[in-house]
Amino acid sequence: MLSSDFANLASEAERMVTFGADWLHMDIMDGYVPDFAKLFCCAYFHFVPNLTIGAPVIESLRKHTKAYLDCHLMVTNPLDYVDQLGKAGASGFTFHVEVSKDNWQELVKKIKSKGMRPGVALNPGTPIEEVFPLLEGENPVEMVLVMTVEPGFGGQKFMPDMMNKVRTLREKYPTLDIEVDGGLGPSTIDAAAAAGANCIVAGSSVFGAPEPAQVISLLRTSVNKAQKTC
Ligand SMILES: O=C(CO)[C@@H](O)[C@H](O)COP(=O)(O)O
Repeated sequence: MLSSDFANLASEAERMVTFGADWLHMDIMDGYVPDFAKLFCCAYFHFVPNLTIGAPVIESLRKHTKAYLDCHLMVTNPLDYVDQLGKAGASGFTFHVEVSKDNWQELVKKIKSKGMRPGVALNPGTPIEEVFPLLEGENPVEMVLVMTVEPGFGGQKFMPDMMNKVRTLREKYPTLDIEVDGGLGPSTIDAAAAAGANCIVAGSSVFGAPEPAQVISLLRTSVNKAQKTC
């Protein structure tokens, strides 16, 4: 929903569901401190160079839609947001492996205890092996989000090299939900679907289309076709 008109979020959400979206992907970003400020240690490092929405917006949107709210936490301390997003009615809570190596088990337990589905995301520069531990054991995450752009903004160019990560994941975990996010649209969906992605985040390619429903249908058809040939 990062590409939507935030001033009309409820109607934009309803429009996307009407056009055939299964989930609404909600990008929660914590802002960024310029390098010079960090040099003087006078500011706390955040995760991405953009500031978007938080729990109050999720709570308001939940009053207008029953859709699955797939929250992507691009924040330095995801644990700080579990309670408030659970109360707000978030459906999925996907945190970044880069900021949760030491406490992901606690995170997953707490996310589940609040009735949300835990997922883990990784940036383009993070090796896929870093998420393997989070897929093993008694309390694994239930989805992996492979970023196909640097997090922070919509409308960026798809990074095809990230498909190697998707292929590796699909071979190792045949039934896992694998989400791809960034630059997905009619010209890039076939590569993602063929690699094994089955959850597709698409912002600008849908919101910017004259016929968003057609784009959503095309994305779904590509994934369904790829799954049949797997
Ligand atoms: O998390 C992010 C960006 O940080 C993504 O969800 C983008 O918002 C996807 O937008 P498009 O690339 O599809 O326009």
